[in-house]
Amino acid sequence: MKKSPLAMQSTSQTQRNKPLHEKEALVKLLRWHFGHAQFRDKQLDAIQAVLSGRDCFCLMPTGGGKSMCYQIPALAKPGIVLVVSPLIALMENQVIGLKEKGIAAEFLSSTQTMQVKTKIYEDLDSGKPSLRLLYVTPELTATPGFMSKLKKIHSRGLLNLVAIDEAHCISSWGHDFRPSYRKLSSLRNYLPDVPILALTATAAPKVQKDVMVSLCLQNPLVLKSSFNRPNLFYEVRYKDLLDDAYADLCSVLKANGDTCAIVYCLERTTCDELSAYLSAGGISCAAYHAGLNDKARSSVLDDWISSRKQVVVATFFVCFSEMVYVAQFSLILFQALHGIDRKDVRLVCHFNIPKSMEAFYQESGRAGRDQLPSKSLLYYGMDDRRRMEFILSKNQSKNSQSFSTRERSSKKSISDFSQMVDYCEGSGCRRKKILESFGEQIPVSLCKNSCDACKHPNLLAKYLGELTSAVLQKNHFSQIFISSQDMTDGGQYSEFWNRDDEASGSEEDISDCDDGIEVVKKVANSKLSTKAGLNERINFLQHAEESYYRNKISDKQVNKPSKNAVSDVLRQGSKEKLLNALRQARQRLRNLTIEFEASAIFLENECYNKYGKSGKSFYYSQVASTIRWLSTANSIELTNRLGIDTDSPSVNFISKEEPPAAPSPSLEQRPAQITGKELDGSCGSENSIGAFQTESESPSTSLPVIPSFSEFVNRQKVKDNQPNTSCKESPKKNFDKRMRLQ
Ligand SMILES: Nc1ncnc2c1ncn2[C@@H]1O[C@H](COP(=O)(O)OP(=O)(O)OP(=O)(O)O)[C@@H](O)[C@H]1O
Ligand SMILES: [Mg+2]
Repeated sequence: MKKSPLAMQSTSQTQRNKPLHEKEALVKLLRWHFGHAQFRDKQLDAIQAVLSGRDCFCLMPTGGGKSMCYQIPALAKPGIVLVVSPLIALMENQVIGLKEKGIAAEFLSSTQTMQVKTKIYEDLDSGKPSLRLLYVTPELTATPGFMSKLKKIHSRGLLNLVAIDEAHCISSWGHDFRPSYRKLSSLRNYLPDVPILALTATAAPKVQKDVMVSLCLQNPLVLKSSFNRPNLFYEVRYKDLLDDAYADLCSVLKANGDTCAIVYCLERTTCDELSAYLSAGGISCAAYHAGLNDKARSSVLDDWISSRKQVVVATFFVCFSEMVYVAQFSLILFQALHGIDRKDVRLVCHFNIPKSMEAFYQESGRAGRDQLPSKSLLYYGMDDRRRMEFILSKNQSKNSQSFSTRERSSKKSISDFSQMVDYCEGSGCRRKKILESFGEQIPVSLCKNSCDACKHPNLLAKYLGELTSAVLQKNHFSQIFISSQDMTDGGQYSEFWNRDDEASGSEEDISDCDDGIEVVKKVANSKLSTKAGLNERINFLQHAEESYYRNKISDKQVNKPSKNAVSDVLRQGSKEKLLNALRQARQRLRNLTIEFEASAIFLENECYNKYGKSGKSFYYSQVASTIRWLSTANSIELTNRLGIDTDSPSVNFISKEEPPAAPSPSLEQRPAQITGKELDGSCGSENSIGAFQTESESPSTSLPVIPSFSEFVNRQKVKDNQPNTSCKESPKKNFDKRMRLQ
């Protein structure tokens, strides 16, 4: 509903006696149109500066109310304010909000229909535009056609202000550099006497200077507020110390009731998995990323903004050249939740470590925009750290051959990331670390125990100690592929336990409820610590499997149709997922020379052979674990896994289903396939492990039967109770062999 124009008129009358930008008149506008009692912080200074025709650089924290600095000027004078914004979703969100308040605002973008655009242009050409605020993209601003329209409006004295939102995007030193923002440098030439207002929440000193120089601001009023967000509590949790980070996040969300949250992940697959997991746990949740079509995406955003969904699991932005790595994400989608004004976000969770403190600040700043107590929670994992380091170094080497500016910024990105690592791995006040990274020196007392480091320093010290030992242990075990006889509490990389979370977070793949889910969920949510004894875990899983079979048998007895069979369609889908995961692994592991299709088939067979009979719940769980394992495995682990089980029926499957016309080079280069004897537990000669042989040379021996889970565990127990006398059973020998394969 449009608001009565009375407020504007009365203000205009006041203007006759008082200057237009007098505080009292501006506060009236604020109250009338927005219902806020007072200006916050530096808002009034910024508004008064631009109304008096002065350029202004305004640095305010996320959620600080920067928009008001151009919205009030738009209401204080006839004419229009042009707002340059990097995101269509953000423009749309603001325009809808303004229209609801009766303020004439529009945006121009490729998503608008021709009819809407024509209407806007007609209004602008009318000589008496009704529009107050016009939001545009930086790309449009720079086009000659639009610039000539602007000049026309300006020549009529109707262009009051150009506001550049998220102004740090203009600087290649900033974390969100947008090349199209560079084109805004010409604004000053074309519109010399129109004041420019640059707004940002995340500019380091170097970026601030760059923004002001690039936009050719003249004698700007520089306003800087503290970056401190006193209403946010900062916490880091350590994935390597948690049984299951998915379950942990689920319980955090549940503990806070039906809380509004954003969860940021590095990759789409994690978004999907996590979102499915949380939904299965009863949380109102949706994934939001570039893999969704336009309709699905805007429906998720609508649902979230209008509180129909409480949690959105979104991808976060890494950097331009990673677009290929993270599967053609577009910038707009990466940043889609930036600046979107849902005020009651109580939790922002980074499920993977972000690339820089600036990005972290920007994203965590989505929480508590209503100034109420809210939380930033970051799940830190060593694998995530390595992955991000890999991405950033990849970016560096790529860019160094192309653009020198990018090269500069990508080199910087590595050192920026180290601040994030320090934030997670250091023991000092988190708030202090954030603020210091923006050049703000503060006493620790400012934190008022509103970060985990200040609130529970002893606990944090304990965690960090445990993290160090866990990392040392993990590195050790990932170097050495432990044979099944060598299984110990920490031996999570052994043949059966090569997924460190057999019992974790696979619910994404078992969301179509069936009897097995309960069992898997019990396992997933069990309180068994990763540090609990392996035998305890085996017993637990065995018990789960037995009860699963008991239920299955009783189902059969009452002639219930099996809802749980693994169909060919499901298997095909799994193969494709595994193939994708292998392709992603190839991007990470450059020296990987395997045949991808065949390897995907191989891995799927492995999953099917182990759990196909147990039903789709167990089977899916195994596929999901394998996919997750592929995202962290190194080349040797991967080759070992593919090689070790080569004598399983899957080899026949590969050769039957996909007979290679001629051995491909990659297959010829493939490491030796280990013979059936070795798979069977008999070690064979050491030479046979080191030897190389092509697929066509694979022996067509009769293959061993893959044991069921129970059989495997029982056999394991028997072996554990027997002295190792033969070479066949010698853990030492297997261990040595693995070492040689490294
Ligand atoms: N003076 C004020 N009094 C109370 N609330 C205000 C005031 N000014 C702005 N707000 C509210 O603060 C919230 C955040 O405002 P805004 O979206 O402008 O923040 P921002 O600084 O642009 O943040 P970001 O950097 O995240 O884009 C909005 O809900 C807005 O209505
Ligand atoms: Mg904003």
